[in-house]
Amino acid sequence: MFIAVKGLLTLFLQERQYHVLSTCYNLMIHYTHPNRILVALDCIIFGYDGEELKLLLIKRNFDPEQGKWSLMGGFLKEEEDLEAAAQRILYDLTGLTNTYLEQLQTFGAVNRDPVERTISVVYYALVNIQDQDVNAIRTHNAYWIGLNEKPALIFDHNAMVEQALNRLRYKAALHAIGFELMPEKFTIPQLQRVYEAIYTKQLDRRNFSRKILSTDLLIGTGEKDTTSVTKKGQLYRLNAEKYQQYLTDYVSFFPELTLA
Ligand SMILES: O=P(O)(O)OC[C@H]1O[C@@H](O)[C@H](O)[C@@H]1O
Repeated sequence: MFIAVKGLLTLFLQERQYHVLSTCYNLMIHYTHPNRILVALDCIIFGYDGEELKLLLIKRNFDPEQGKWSLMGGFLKEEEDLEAAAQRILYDLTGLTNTYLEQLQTFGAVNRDPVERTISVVYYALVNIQDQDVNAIRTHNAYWIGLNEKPALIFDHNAMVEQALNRLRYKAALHAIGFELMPEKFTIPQLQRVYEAIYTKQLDRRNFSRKILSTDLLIGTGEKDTTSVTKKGQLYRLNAEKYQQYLTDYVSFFPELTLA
């Protein structure tokens, strides 16, 4: 409403007259606070390649901190919502849309970025590595790196990754978000390996299978995994409707794993 009134008034009035009017009618047009504080976004992108849980990191070929490793980030544009900015950054780097993306935390320590006061709003994403745009990744000098081989990152990006991993472990135990890392068709042992990678612990095969099948989250495709050594694994796909329910309902997906 305010924007519409302001728009109409500025159409017909000179800036000076608008100021006089806005003062009379108490229409605020800007804040007088002088500080320049930038808002950036950083994205922690998790992917799973069938073996390991990985992070998409960039080897910086630009300043600041050229030559070092960092998360993918960027500055918030004036006409952009936070979520849209995070999606833009994720799309630029991976070519992916419609991925699991969740705001993690805001990092705002005064000296976190030595160049200028910058507040970073951090998101984490779970992607299926197979769907990525390899060219986009190459263009940005980005690499998938296993969590165990993670290099030191610039600024407070190491702490961001640490927080994201904690959140992922917490969330994956309560909701079925581990499926976000899977390809379209997968076997139960493949799914188990994702959970083992997230929690860095081995899970009992029978218990895992029983638990997963009892959720009704899997739909059998009638196909077998021809890439496995035994070629015996049943291929399943995710029951999307049930999955949505598991995302919104408060359920303990793997209650025992939160304690890990
Ligand atoms: O866009 P780059 O140069 O990576 O980073 C500049 C700032 O924006 C954020 O992403 C970083 O955390 C840093 O504060």
